[in-house]
Amino acid sequence: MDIDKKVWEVLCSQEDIKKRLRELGQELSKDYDSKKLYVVSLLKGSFIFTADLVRELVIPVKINFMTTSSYGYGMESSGAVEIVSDIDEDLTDYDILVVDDITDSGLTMKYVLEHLQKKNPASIKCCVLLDKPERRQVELNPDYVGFTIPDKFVVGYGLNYGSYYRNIPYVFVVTEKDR
Ligand SMILES: O=P(O)(O)OC[C@H]1O[C@H](OP(=O)(O)OP(=O)(O)O)[C@H](O)[C@@H]1O
Ligand code: HPA
Repeated sequence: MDIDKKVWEVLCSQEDIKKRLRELGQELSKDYDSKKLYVVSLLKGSFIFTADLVRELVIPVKINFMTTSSYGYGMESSGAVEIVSDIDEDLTDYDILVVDDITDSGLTMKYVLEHLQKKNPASIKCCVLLDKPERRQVELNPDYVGFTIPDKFVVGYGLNYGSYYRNIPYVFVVTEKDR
């Protein structure tokens, strides 16, 4: 990517994210109090969100990771969700919360929820930092949402563009520079 030809516009600042994660942490700690919370984080994109979110929880939690892939290199989903690595633990009777950085078409989350449902959890819900409802291709309403965002390709805070920029500590939109 030729970043010189792009404009970066901050969508969610570090302060916005910190504040919202504190609120989500409180809400989840209340909702999952006296339940068997088991967070399933979807790599690679959700590694930063998950790490920050679970540190806002004040209840016991197990944390595990699945790797899924659908976007490859570019800005468009291939439409085919692949589970690159699965959960190898018995999930029977756990209250699963699937955590991801973004729900765009909804294909990844729907696929993962259906997949994990077969493992007999007590309950299964999902939490995403960013929700882009305008892009939805399947019916899916995330149970916990950090920010609802417009139909723009976003990068940073775990989200990549051409495999780069996951380490940027805020979420930004990349657009073409006007000539
Ligand atoms: O709602 P969808 O249209 O399915 O898009 C959301 C998914 O796409 C991205 O993952 P990607 O497949 O690019 O892999 P990554 O986590 O390694 O970035 C993102 O992290 C979500 O998991
Ligand atoms: O807007 C996005 N940015 C980065 N990765 C993504 N995967 C789905 N949507 C996006």
